[in-house]
Amino acid sequence: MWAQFIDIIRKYYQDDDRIKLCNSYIEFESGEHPILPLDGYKFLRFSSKICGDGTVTGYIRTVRHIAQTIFGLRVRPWTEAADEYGFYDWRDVHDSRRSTIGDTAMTPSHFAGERSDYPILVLNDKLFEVLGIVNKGRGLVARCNIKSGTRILCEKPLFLLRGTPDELLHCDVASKLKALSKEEQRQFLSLHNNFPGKHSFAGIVKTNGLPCGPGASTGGVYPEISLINHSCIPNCHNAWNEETQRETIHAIKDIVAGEEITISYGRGGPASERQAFLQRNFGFNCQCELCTLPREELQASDARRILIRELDEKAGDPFTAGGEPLANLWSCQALLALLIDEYGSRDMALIPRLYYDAFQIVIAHGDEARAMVFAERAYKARVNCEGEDGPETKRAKGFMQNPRSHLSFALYSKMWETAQNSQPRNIDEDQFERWLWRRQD
Ligand SMILES: C[S@@+](CC[C@H](N)C(=O)[O-])C[C@H]1O[C@@H](n2cnc3c(N)ncnc32)[C@H](O)[C@@H]1O
Repeated sequence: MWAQFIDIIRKYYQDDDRIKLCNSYIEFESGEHPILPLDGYKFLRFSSKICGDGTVTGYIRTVRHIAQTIFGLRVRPWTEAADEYGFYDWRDVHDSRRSTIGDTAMTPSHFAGERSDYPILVLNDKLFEVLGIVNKGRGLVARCNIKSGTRILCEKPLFLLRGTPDELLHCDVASKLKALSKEEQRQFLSLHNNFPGKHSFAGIVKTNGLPCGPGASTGGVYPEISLINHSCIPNCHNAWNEETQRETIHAIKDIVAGEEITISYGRGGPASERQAFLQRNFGFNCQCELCTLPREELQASDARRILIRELDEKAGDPFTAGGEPLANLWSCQALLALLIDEYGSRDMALIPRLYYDAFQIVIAHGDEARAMVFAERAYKARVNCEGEDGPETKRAKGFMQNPRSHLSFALYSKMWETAQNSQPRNIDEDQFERWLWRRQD
């Protein structure tokens, strides 16, 4: 792998005359002249202070990027300015460097024209790579820091299917496979199967299929999205876009390079319920960071999740929404606080739903001013989870611009009637929140 790495570096920089090939190393004539030994066992770090014309930063970034493509998580980037330090002691680094250096530089022309047995990797612009993950098989891992709200993937399914008994499903897949290209067939057949047996195609679909939206009876199987592992506290959200007939994956929190990309295969609630669901439907024991927490921490999370479910039901309770809408509204507010406790800064899909619930409660009593604010918050949270082109995002945007267009406008009463743009101005955040949630306390 080291030889392959060196080979790519040489080809990549073959026209750059600041990169010198020496007998036993490659020298970057920038900053503190970092080197890459031709023998991997001598390598301990590739680093420099930022000095001179500053170009060394770009070299370090590119070399790191190429190295991550080959060595994945074994590459450990660090920045001393951020109080992070290299893995090896300076003394070891100097010793290794002394044993490497000591020969004469060759001209850059040595870079060109040499043949290599190693294929050049395509350095594409994907934000992730596929790597082996402890206890989970393969998975996607971020190649760089990814900001919350970034669209990581937007993929067409290999095919769509309805849930049917295994035998029928197997035959259905067999006929759909015939219509696919050789490459697509290979992609499908290389997917993991947790249900080996007579109906192996059905097993692959059951292991990898994602429903086309919550509760949908149709599901899709994907070349890359189907490689994303599950977490009960995921860093990404998956959504089916009915208009584009594609599944999207968005980061719902800032993700750091090297972190695994995860989605939820679709179940909240306490650990025992989630695990039973994943075992029954996907055939595996969840090993995510939440399910593997120590017992006490898991119990605390379970308690929060039970409460989340109760509050979610109360927020949308149609029996109180007419006569006691404050109860629904306050459940939404309590739910928001609890979601932040449980999920931290993640923009879970529950958040736009919660704001949409709050929107529906106030608009059903004619309160357009608050409805606009809730619709705007629902819209922003949807953009983060599903993108501007998501059908739900567009719907929320429409309500934000014209809350009256909602079917339940003044459905129950006009007791909270306000004009669209009558939100209070010149008050602090706290006061605004109290106004928004109708808190007098
Ligand atoms: C859709 S596939 C994901 C890609 C798969 N890891 C692979 O190697 O192709 C789902 C399978 O990955 C594994 N997996 C996903 N999430 C997991 C988790 N949280 N804990 C343990 N295994 C998991 C299980 O074997 C599961 O059936």
